[in-house]
Amino acid sequence: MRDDALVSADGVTVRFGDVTALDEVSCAFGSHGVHGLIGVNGAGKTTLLHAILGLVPVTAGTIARPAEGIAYCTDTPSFEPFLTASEVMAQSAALGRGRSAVPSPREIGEHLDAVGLGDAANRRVAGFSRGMKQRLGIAAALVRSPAVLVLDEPTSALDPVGREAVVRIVREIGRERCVIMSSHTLGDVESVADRLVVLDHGSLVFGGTMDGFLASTAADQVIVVDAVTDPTGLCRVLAARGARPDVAPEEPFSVRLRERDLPALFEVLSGGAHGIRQISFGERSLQQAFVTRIKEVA
Ligand SMILES: Nc1ncnc2c1ncn2[C@@H]1O[C@H](COP(=O)(O)OP(=O)(O)OP(=O)(O)O)[C@@H](O)[C@H]1O
Repeated sequence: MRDDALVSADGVTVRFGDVTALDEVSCAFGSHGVHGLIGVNGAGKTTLLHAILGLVPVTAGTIARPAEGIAYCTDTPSFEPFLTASEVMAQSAALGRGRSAVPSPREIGEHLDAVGLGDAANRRVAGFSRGMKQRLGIAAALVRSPAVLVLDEPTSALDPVGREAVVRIVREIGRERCVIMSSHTLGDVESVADRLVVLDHGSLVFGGTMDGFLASTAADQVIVVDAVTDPTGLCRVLAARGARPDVAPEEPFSVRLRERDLPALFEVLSGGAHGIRQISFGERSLQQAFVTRIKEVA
């Protein structure tokens, strides 16, 4: 467990009837930085966020979190339709800070500007698109000046421009505060998070730095060899040298190898061309590392 943890889960299990949504999960979130929370559908991400927020009771284990100063934005925030965006912001601030610290119209305007809703400040929420509601949900969480900001898929309804803006805002907030952000958009997570929690079937697969996760799967960097004449024969000679190649059914002329198979590939290359036209090295991305790791634990 981290010494600077502001929020932590220690051996947390959450069951819903027969379903074990979280199984003895332990992880910690520091007082600043963006913490990405990733996993396939049903992995337990939302349940972990809800357990942290105290929205679901834990069956076993403990959660430690600050008594106040936590703001949450769901993936589909909803508001009273008759309120304007500015009124939603004032209401949220009053809930988070107390009525004595209601933000000025200027402060509200700055927060709305930051998420690209400056022009919609006086419009009623009833007419907002899903993406506009998502932006407003993030602004409404931010106006509370939380120490911990919990975001469930904050970019899921956003257009590319909106996504970039939200990623930039999240990165900025993470410099001074704790942000816990679940997302399926792994490119966004990779660009913004410095730490990562990976869940699968309710269990913790990884908890640590982004670099640590990428490095831990570095040996599985994919190498694609285009062998136009005889991919099956190439697989045979590679396998005879200890490699574990495979031919993807959807790409019948490509042989896939792992980084650990490079010596075998070099040996084969030095012995003749084998119809090899091109060798490409896959980028080491969070997407690739995640898929590899999830297949390993399956
Ligand atoms: N209130 C509930 N009652 C019963 N089962 C639940 C409840 N909430 C979650 N579950 C189950 O717990 C498991 C984890 O769900 P959870 O929503 O936490 O996953 P997730 O990683 O957020 O998924 P997704 O990416 O699809 O949003 C799933 O099997 C889900 O069906």
